[in-house]
Formats: sequence, structure tokens, C-alpha cells
Amino acid sequence: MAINVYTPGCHLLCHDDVIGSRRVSYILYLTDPDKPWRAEWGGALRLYPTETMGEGEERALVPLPDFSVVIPPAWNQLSFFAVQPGESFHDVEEVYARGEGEPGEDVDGGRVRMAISGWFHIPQEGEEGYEPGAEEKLAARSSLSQLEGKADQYDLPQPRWREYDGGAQEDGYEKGKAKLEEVGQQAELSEDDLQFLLRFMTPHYLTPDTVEELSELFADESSLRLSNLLSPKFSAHLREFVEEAEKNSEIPSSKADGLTGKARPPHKHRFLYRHAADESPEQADAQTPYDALLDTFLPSTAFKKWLSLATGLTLSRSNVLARRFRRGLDYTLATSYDEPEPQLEICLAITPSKGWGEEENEDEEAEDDETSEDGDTIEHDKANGRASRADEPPRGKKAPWNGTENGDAQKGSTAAAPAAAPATETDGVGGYEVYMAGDDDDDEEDAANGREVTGDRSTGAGQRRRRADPAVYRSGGGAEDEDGVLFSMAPSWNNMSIVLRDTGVLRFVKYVSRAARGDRWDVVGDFGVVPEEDEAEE
Ligand SMILES: O=C(O)CCC(=O)C(=O)O
Ligand SMILES: [Fe+2]
Repeated sequence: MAINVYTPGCHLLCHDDVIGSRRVSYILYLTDPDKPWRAEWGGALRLYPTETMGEGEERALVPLPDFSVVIPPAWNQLSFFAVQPGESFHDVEEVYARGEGEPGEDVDGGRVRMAISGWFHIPQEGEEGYEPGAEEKLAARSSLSQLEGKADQYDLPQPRWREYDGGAQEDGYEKGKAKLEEVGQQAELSEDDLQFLLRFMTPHYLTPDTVEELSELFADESSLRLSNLLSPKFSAHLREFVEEAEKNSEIPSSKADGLTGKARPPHKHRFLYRHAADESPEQADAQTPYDALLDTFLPSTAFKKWLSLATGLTLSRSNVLARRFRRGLDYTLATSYDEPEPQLEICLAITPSKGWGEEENEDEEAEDDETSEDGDTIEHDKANGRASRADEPPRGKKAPWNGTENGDAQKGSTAAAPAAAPATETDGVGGYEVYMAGDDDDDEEDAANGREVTGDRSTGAGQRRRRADPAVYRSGGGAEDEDGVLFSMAPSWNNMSIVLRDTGVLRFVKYVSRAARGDRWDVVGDFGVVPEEDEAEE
């Protein structure tokens, strides 16, 4: 049994309450009896329907991305439901902050959602109705096992990997040329590559000096933040487009079918997405700037080449996805990266609205028309791009990610004593992306195997682990920020993060509060990294 108090900004993400032998969940609402709760204040208990996917061995129950039942709280109201593994998914709607000018005599306008909640369990040993093994059976079907098991195949979006074939053609390329010029994977950018990249990127980032500087920084940090990656001209077009698109509730569609959707299941994530198209359209001028970014620029071989040079890594394949996190709705829960080889992850922030807790950038785009379409020479760059070190504290006044992330805890299946997880004021409007160190158990295991967790806090999200002589083993304690945050970035316009993500590193996007001034927009890309030993054979 627990008492939870939700004040404006508080919410609880989707979960199924399954822990151990819980059978029935109940909630007794203790809102202010003298100020009847209003549905528009939020705070409703919302239930998610499930659907059965697959057949036979592949059969799994999966919750739909949207809730179907909404139960606003009320003084002295009792709600209860059966706890069913993989089925009893529910969440608590954000308690919305009072809008400007809305009446209300006290700070929260009376929006204090207090409730007592608890669980009745199946009969325990010695109790009437006790069935040996019943609890174990329940546990096996828990959402935790769903999380790791066969239900994954029904998750959306599924990765769509694009393989590169060395000299793959981009539109505007002279066929075959790139291939001839390419000596090894990390070849210099050809004149064609430069011409192509200059249609999108700030010229500064394409100069050999900058690329070299970036690769040195990256070697130290395993991560980079690049501001103003997109050229002023392209950025201005794109911004205009996204600002217009923000007025609709969808993600801008693609000519090809089946590329857009809503991420699910909601106990892992929810956001609108669009995959990069498999083929870049024949006519570039029929593209919106959003299409051009997603279908042409980021999946291009030229961009991969540049990324390879900027990181010193040999890259194999990519999976590019545009995302829109709608305020008051969307988030991702922390998920761990479990592949044995690290992967390179980029995120281009293209959120046009302000007020995300990051320093307010002056509008830098607009005027600069110098980056002409036919391509400036790289010497003629305006150095308005800026790379910063990953261990630099995030710019801005507050660091909302320094709070604990209990607001989004997947409590049902992982914690024994969940709390209501109220978000605090320092959470701001959310929407930021965070990389966090995974479970410490791994590190202990590594230590036992004579592996070292480097003690260097500037290592970035890579949290590189190297084999080390057990005699010089140092404990990982104090190695990273105390709260385990390795890297974070708030929504912003035209900034790119590049992070080498190691096995076990967690990543999530904090729920975007309805109080945000807009939605979080970004484009993310995952790139396969060819291990160094194999490079010779490539
Ligand atoms: O407060 C509510 O309406 C539901 C709370 C809940 O789901 C929980 O605490 O697990
Ligand atoms: Fe619950």
C-alpha cells in the first residue's frame, strides 16, 4: 500500500502492475472534497486495450499505443482492476499545469491528486486457496518476460537497415566515380561528395581541419555535439517546413507507403515516426526539405563517409528514422543496447520551438545566403558551426536530467516498491534525450573477469571497457557522474549529437509535458561499426 501525491507535471507511464503475486490493484482517490476534480486537469487513470498478435509459439498479447478507457480521479472514488501479465496496462495522465490566466487561488490551483493505492495478492502459503507454483507461473508471464521475449517482434518501429555498397549513388552523383576514388572505407571526401554534402551541411564541418579536429575530439570522448550542422539555407527551409508541419497532428508523410507509424508498445515507447525511404526519389526538386533530410542526406554514402572521417570509425550499415514526440503524449523508456559490438548513434535535433531548458540560441539562420546551392569552396566557410566537448555541462540554466528518472520508471515489473513518481519542478517540460550507464552488475562481472572500467569521466557515453591486467584493476566507482548520466541533450534546433554506444548503455527520451511550447522533433540514425581487427579484410 502506498500514498501517492501528483502535482502539476506529474504523470506515470504505461505499465501493467505485475510484480510477484499481485492479483488485484486498487486506488482510492483522495482529492480535495471541497474542490471537485475537473477532467481537464488531467490525472486520469487510463487503460490500454491489448491485441493478440501471431499464432502458436509466436502468439503474444501486445497493448495498443492508445488508451481506450479514461477514469478521472474524484474524491472518495475507488478504482480497481485485475493484474494480468501482459494485459493490465494502464498509466496516469499528466496532471496539467494551470494555463496562464486560468483562475486558481493557490499555487497548483487545487490540482493535488492524492491517492492510496495497493494490491491484493494471490493466496500465500498457509492461506486458504494457496496453490503451490501459482506464483512462479504468474512470474513467467510477467511483462518483464514479455519485454525480453517474443513480443518484441511486434514492436514498432522495427529497424530497417540499409547496407552501403561502397560507391552507391546519390542523386546528383556521377555514377561509378565515387567507387574509383574510394581507397578504403575512410577515404577522403571526393569533389562529388563535397558538392553533395554542401547542399545540406554547414561548410565549416567539411574542411579537412575541422574533420580532423572532430575525429581527435571523438577519440577522446566517444561523443560529439555539433551545433548548426545544417547550412543556414537548408536549415531555414527545413525550419519553415517543420513549423508548418507542427500545426498538424501527424508526422509529414512520405510518398512511399508503410514508412510512417506510431511507436509501440506503450510500456516501451510512444512517438510518431517515419523511416527513411529505401530509394531516394528521382527528382530532388519534388522533395520537401524534410524528405531531403531523411531520404537523401542522412542515408547517403557521402554522409556516411563524412561521419566515418569525423569519428575515425569504419561504418557498415545504417538505420535512419525521423521522430516526433507530441507534447502531453510521447516518450521512450530507458532501453539497454545489448549487441556485443558498439554502435554509432546520431541524433539531429530539429525542434523549432523554444523553452526546453537549453540556452536560447539567437536565430542564427535566416540571413546567411552565402552557402550557395552550387557549393562554396570549403575555404570560404563561415565558422558558425561549433563542436563542443561532450563532458561540457549542457548549456542552459537548469539541468533537468540530473533528477532521478522515477517519473518514467517502468515500475510494474522492475521495482518492488513503486512510488508514484511525481515529476518535480526541475524536470521542466522534459523531451530531453539521455544516455545512462547500465546496471553496475555488469561492471562487477567485468571486474571479476579482469576487465577494467576506465575511471576517466570524460569517456562519454561509450564508457569504454578495456581488458586490463587485474593487478592494475581500478573499481568503476566514481567513474561516471553520480547519477549515471553519460550524455544528454535537450530539444533544440539544428544540433547533432554523435555517440558511440557500448553494450549495456541505456538511452531514453523523457516524456514531453503538455506544458512544452511544441513537440520534440528529431532524426536519429544508428550506424554499424566495423571492429578494428576486421578492418584489414573489409
Ligand atoms: O493512481 C492511479 O490512478 C494509478 C496508479 C498506478 O497505476 C500505480 O500506482 O501503479
Ligand atoms: Fe499501476
